[in-house]
Amino acid sequence: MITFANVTKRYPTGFEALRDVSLDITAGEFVFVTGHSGAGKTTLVKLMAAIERPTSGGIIVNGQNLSALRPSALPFLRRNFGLVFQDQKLLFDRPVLANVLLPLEIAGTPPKEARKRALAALDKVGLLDREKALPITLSGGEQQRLAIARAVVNRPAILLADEPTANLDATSAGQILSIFKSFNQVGVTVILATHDLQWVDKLAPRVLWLEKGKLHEGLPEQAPAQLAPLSPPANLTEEAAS
Ligand SMILES: Nc1ncnc2c1ncn2[C@@H]1O[C@H](COP(=O)(O)OP(=O)(O)OP(=O)(O)O)[C@@H](O)[C@H]1O
Repeated sequence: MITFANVTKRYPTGFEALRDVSLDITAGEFVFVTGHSGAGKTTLVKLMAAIERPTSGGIIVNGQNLSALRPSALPFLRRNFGLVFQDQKLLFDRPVLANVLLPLEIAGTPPKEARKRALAALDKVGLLDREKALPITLSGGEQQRLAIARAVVNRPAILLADEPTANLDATSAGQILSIFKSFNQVGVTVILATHDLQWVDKLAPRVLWLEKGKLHEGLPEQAPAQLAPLSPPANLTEEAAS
């Protein structure tokens, strides 16, 4: 579903954020991309959605070769993805439901069908009873769940998230990860860039470890403890692990 062949990303500053990265992610996988700050996690996920372009190497997403992709084909590529990125702000002056309706309006979905799908997406993230609320009145975890509802409403094949549990307490982070897991269970490929390793042993995802722009399969033996504790509190694991 996503293939990187010897991908290097050098920013205009000359800094090489990724070096000779090769990987294959198949449909239906649940993948954590992790590593220390500055290791290249955000760069990797941005390359997947063609938000950044590689300096060299090849990237194929769902059969589309990104190096040969014309700008006019970008919207078609992006339809594969539900993006939960920190810089993708919610519309704070519009109610919850309107936030989720927006991608459907852009896609030209008929209003009746759009409303049905938006409400179904809100239901999946546990926000159905907040459809009329303004996002400002939601907690951080609820806002993140709203961002996920907006990301999935167009039924993407791939859910790509950058630090989706940043700034959340363990309970909210657990809810967010349960939601990602439930989408994965119905076949959505989930790729999460995160510092938060505490769920790795419970969710048993595939782990891609970045170290100074080099990609490794699986966690190294020592480094993870410096990022976060490996075991979540016992009372918070049930929902995410079930
Ligand atoms: N647009 C840019 N121009 C120049 N350098 C950049 C740019 N974006 C990222 N970098 C650099 O590339 C390196 C990797 O950045 P990236 O954001 O991918 O790392 P990260 O692992 O996501 O870090 P963090 O966990 O702190 O968000 C960093 O040293 C960063 O400063």
